[in-house]
Amino acid sequence: MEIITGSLIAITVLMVIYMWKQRSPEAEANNLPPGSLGLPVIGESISFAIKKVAFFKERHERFGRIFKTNLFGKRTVRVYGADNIRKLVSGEGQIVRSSYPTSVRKLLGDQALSMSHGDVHKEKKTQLMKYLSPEFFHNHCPILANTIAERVQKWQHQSPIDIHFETRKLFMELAARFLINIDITGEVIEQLMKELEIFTDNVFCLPFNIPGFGFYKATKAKQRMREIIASSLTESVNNNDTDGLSSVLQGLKAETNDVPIHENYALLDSIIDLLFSGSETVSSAGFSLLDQLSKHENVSERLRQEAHSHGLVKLEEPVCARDVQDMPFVDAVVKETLRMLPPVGGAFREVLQSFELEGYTLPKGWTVVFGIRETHERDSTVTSTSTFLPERWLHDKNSSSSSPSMFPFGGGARVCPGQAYAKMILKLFTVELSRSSALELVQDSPLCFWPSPKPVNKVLVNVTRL
Ligand code: HEM
Repeated sequence: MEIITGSLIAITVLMVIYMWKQRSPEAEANNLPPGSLGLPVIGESISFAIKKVAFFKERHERFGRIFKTNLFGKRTVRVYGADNIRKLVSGEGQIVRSSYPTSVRKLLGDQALSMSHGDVHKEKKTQLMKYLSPEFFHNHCPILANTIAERVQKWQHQSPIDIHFETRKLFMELAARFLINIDITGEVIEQLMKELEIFTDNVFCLPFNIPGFGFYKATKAKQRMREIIASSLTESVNNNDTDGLSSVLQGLKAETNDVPIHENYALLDSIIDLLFSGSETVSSAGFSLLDQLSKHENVSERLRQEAHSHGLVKLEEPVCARDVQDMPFVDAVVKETLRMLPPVGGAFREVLQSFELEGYTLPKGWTVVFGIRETHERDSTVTSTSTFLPERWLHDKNSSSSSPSMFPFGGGARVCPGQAYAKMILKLFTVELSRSSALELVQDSPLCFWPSPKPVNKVLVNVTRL
């Protein structure tokens, strides 16, 4: 009885504190965007957990381009629109700064590039971009192209293939091999994929480490990923393959050399961070690409013609970086895929000083999330936004992802450092697939969009050698 009374008092005190906080001068400003802050503490998180992307859709339909809510314990404004995104990404460090929900910060850890700020952020980003230099592509492109070509050949013998599973496996292997420089394949990569999917699906949640809650599931998945990666690294060391890790991770390893690999959480978590940002995103785009090509034979045929016109006829002759840089239709197909099905649907910022957006006040301390998906869907300068139409980009002078209303890789100081790698891999994949194979959709599925586009059920595609 005493415990129940004590708990009730504690809950009441928490609710009073919360309501008092909600009455802070900023929150009382009567110029807040429309919408509801929901229940004390949990806000509208339960409704969001059930509805996911439909939660945003409903509110944007009701309130327009901007609304307020309370998610993951933070008072939040969600907004879309190219002009609004430009204002937010260019205001990094002045009016806003990158800031993810507590669950993401705790799960990815402070060492993650996206969680860091100031000089540490600059230093980490420079290192990653230096690693993914033109030289990296020059040196690795033939092996990347070869790995993709071999996998496509394998699919030709296994058809029909489950394209979500297979593209995740391929792009995870490529990330492990080229971003981290450890050779993880076969069953181990499948275990890692399974854990990374649990981690990714639950990383945005209320940070309650209680069995059954998303945070608990993601924490457990992270522990298992650490074990899998540590075992693979130990194996490399035992096989005298010690110069293993990519240069982005070498420095960190040297700094922490005296810590046994299984306990070197700084190193293991940096690897998980690279896999999280560099594999789940590219995998989602790779799945969407294959899915769209299997539904648009005319697009595959046009891609084939472009490959042939570049002399890429004999399948045994690998595609190189120079080839794919000069293929406007390949460019257009990748761009259209990232427009229609952006792997990252939105990005989080903390308001550093109150400012106005869409005529409303965004108070200091609140979170603002800009919707990339909604911007591509609703605010685009393009027409027929729900139709896959790569041709629309053929006369576009902008680079293969940027356009005034396209933000698949974000922008400003927080722009994605992996975009050159992602575009290169996706272009190689597009060329290899279209020049060697005919694709036939055998079984389709509706898509879900949280956290990245993926099918609800299996999508099966026949991949036949031409
Ligand atoms: C199609 C693939 C990809 C897409 C669509 C994508 C998208 C994005 C977006 C939208 C952001 C900005 C988030 C923000 O503004 O807060 C971002 C940041 C980031 N991405 Fe990517 N990304 C992709 C691939 C990659 C790859 C391959 C890597 C690793 C090599 C990577 C590493 C990162 C990192 C570390 C950040 C944080 C940057 C910072 O905070 O300064 N991404 N990505």
